[in-house]
Amino acid sequence: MVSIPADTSDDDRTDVLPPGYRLGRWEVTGQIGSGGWATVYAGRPVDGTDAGEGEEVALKILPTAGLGPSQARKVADTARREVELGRRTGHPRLIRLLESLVLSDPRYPLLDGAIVLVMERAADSLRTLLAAGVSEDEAAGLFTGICEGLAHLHRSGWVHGDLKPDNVLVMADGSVRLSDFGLATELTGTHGTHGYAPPMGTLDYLPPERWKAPLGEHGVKVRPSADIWALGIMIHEAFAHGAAPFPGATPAARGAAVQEYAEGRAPLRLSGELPPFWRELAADCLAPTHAERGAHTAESLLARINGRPDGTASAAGAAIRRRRWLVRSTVLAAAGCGAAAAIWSYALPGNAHDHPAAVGSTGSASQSAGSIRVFNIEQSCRQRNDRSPQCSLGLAIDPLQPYTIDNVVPTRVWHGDVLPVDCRLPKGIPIIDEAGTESAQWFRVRLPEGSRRTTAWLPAVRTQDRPAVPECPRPTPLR
Ligand SMILES: Nc1ncnc2c1ncn2[C@@H]1O[C@H](COP(=O)(O)OP(=O)(O)OP(=O)(O)O)[C@@H](O)[C@H]1O
Repeated sequence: MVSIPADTSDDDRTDVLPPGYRLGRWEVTGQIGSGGWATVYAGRPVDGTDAGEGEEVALKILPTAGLGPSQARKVADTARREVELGRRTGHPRLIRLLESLVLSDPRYPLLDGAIVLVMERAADSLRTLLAAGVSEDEAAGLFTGICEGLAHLHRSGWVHGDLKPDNVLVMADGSVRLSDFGLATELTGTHGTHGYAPPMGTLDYLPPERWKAPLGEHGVKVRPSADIWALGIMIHEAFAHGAAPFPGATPAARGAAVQEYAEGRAPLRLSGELPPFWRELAADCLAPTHAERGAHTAESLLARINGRPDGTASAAGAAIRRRRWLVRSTVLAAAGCGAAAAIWSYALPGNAHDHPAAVGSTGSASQSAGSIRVFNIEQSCRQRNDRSPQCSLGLAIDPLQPYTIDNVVPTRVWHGDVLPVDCRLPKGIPIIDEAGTESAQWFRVRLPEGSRRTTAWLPAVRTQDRPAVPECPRPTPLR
């Protein structure tokens, strides 16, 4: 946010919470970072209650002490928006708000009365990832997640209003969560096309129309197309090593360049580093007027990312690289397929590892001839029970074809999953696991209801069970 909180530099009272500090049923474990209004701490439940998808939470502290009445009101409004949005629009691509509290502690006068938002904790922000550099496939996965979140927000009648890499969080499993809804605005116009937000935001991500928007009684007019503009800036940054698409040494200078462009006095000059597909996408997001940008919704952009030609090309490229590796090492990768397929599911629409159609131990074994338990030779994976994508294993579509990323179903399996088995194929493509165990046997397993296919194949090296099931008829080669 642009506004600056009250200056407390000549005040030696501490506003830092130490590890172990208790906030309701949570305790602080360390500091994560701070923004213009808030400091975010890592935390965990004191009583061992499960916070949800993991023990760790983020505690966002929004102090109000020492602020003038209008700034204090802004902070309260910010928190109210975050809580309101969290309450009304839950989605796997939006950071989950677990609860909100008020910090009441006279020992910390600067924090007494602060609003505390307890959220699921992310591992990173897109800002950090961009600084380290992302591949095109990684970018595709990230922007798929961002568009999914935005599409949901816009469908639910909200504009994010402060979309930027700092507010795109990435979880330990690589999935994306939009966060920081302090400037989110509910659409209220006659047709739900716009809303009114406080005149704040991050300069580098503001669309041209916001620079001259009149400030009315309820704030400035914002539309979903403002988020699409910010998305265009982020796409550019992702491929241009963090560089903004508009020239200038300061955000204000870049803002002036944005306006020159919007008024037709300068062309859009995107970096040559953007691959053609992303260049076109960024240019559409950065259409100069909100009316032109309106043609590109989060949903339509998501459909384009999912259907992008390079998606197929890069998946094929990965498959080719994988095949080369297979040939070189002669290991017909059971675990390798697991790792490669995790990347594959990451880059695909629907993001299989976020909502894995896992078979699990609840998979229906009715009418199956037996069952097998999945065994992962990687010891570190056997010790985990968080169904991490890195530890997931792929089931083959065709046991007569190389066990590569283009030959596995979206359903993932993990060590310990129990799969219903129909039959055993004594001679499919031979697989050698990482310990050198080789087998050409495969098991035909049932997939959960709702999967696109009803069955898939697990190589026998991926289980230690040898159930007495009938022999499968030789499958008809698919390719
Ligand atoms: N749920 C979370 N999990 C992990 N890190 C988080 C979480 N929420 C925020 N952070 C990190 O904490 C830091 C500050 O958070 P945030 O940007 O939301 O504060 P802010 O004051 O609202 O910022 P801004 O100035 O952009 O409005 C950032 O580095 C952000 O990546």
